[in-house]
Amino acid sequence: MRWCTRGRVRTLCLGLACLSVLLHLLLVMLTLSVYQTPCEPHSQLPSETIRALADPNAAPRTDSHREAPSGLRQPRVSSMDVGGDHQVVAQTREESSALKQSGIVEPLGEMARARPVSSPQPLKPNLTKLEALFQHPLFKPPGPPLQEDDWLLLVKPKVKENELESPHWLSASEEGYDAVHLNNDIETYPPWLRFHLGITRWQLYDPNDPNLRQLEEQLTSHKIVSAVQKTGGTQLKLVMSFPNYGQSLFKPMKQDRDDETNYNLYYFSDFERHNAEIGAYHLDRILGFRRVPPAVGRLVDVITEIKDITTDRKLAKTFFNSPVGNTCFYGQCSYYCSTEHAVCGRPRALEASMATMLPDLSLAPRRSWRSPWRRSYSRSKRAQWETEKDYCDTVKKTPPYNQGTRLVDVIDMAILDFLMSNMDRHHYETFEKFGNITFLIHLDNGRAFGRFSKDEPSILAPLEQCCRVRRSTLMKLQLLALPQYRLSDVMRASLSQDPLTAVAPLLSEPHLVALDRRLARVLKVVGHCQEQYSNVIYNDIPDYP
Ligand SMILES: Nc1ncnc2c1ncn2[C@@H]1O[C@H](COP(=O)(O)OP(=O)(O)OP(=O)(O)O)[C@@H](O)[C@H]1O
Ligand SMILES: [Mn+2]
Repeated sequence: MRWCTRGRVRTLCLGLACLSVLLHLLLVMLTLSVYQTPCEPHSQLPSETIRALADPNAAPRTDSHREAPSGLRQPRVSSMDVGGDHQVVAQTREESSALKQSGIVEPLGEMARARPVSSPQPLKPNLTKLEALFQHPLFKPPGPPLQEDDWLLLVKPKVKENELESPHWLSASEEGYDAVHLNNDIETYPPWLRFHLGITRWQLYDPNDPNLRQLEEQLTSHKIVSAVQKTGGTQLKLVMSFPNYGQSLFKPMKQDRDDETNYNLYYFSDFERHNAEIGAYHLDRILGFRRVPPAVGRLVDVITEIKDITTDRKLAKTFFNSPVGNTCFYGQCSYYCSTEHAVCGRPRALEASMATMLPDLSLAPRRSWRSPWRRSYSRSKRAQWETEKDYCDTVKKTPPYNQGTRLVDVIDMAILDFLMSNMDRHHYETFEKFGNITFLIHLDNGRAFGRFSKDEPSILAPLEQCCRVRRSTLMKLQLLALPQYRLSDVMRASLSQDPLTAVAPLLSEPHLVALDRRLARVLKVVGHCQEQYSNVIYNDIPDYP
């Protein structure tokens, strides 16, 4: 009996020993696999988790999903990133040393250091959020696959050798301008031309196209060879030209980042702000619309880059030195072009926005459409939409809002404008070539981001009155309301890539906070609509789960 008990104990001990060896083996394997896992920034959740959080119906990750363009997966390395990635690296080091001091993340720091020098540095958490956002399937290019007539401009398919050398293709170099030699290789074209050639029926640009970075880089650093006033419009703007014949629309800084627009100022006399043009470009891109021309910040030397080179006499005449020795000018226009409202360098460096010019109207004519929800632009009259009950029903019956996506496009525009508090959307434009089946171009965003302490609910009137919204827009907004992609975080990250961030953040924190608050409000309005009506969602992505 005792022998029998002893035997059982021995078997038990042997079993336990085997189990222990097995457990150790398992532990070793697990440890090895952990060390083999590539070093992910610790703030990044597994994409499946993010996707599941963002969309409970999201399909499991497939290989095609993994095929996202490399530009999105890798930190960018363009020289434009002086204010971007260089800063990212510095901040990552600061962050890691701070965390190391706290004793939390030594292993991560060690692993990051152990990686080969050429491997990408971990991204700043918010940049990671931005990259993750752009990798989301909802951010695929809009519209069906492209046909030939979906491109705004087409390159002559084949140019004969003798034509290539003909004067038709050569531009004699004017003073300050490069000689242009165009051949069949689009890759060699200047970035502004490639941007023009990339415009389609559905969007102004492909956010993954490396040309976009080059375009931004040139806008911010290329030599300015010409600066003249842009006629039309109420406030001072200049058209600036570069040696490669690229052009940009220049708007100067008019308001400090923390200033709020005076409450008693009518929207039509509000200042145009350089940071609003830049902010609008980033916000529009974050919403996946791609309907605002790329705009970047630049410190312009008002003497060498405007006064000395301008051929615009009317502009040149308005330059003066302020009492503290700053160089100022005011130009000619119907609002704020006077000594009292001059824009001044410090002493000659002036912050400005540089927006890419769209193709010339002679090449790609555009149509300007008056917004049905346009404000009255009169101090005494109210607009129809403010007084008429069932105004949207009238709009819905009126071409082009009675067909296709035009109504939901205007509602998208209202959402963009509400988020950035732009009350001045009197018109929008389309490319004539595409008729009514195309996206809406949102030019002139200079009166956005004027106020952060107050929201302007009337901007949302199209959504509130029509109770209709694109499904893709709603889903992107829901995504941006999640902590993983928080709108203010991705905006901060996106704007941090602009070179003017080195001077000061383009949007102050209260503006970013306002974005989150306004986003919540848009979602609430959609929720109210859904409580009342069944056909709120316009399903523009029927194939999306
Ligand atoms: N990026 C651009 N490329 C080409 N044309 C542009 C671009 N941005 C604006 N424009 C054109 O320039 C004109 C003036 O610019 P903007 O829209 O900023 O001012 P506006 O609305 O006409 O005037 P204001 O805001 O002063 O009343 C517009 O008619 C618009 O069509
Ligand atoms: Mn305007």
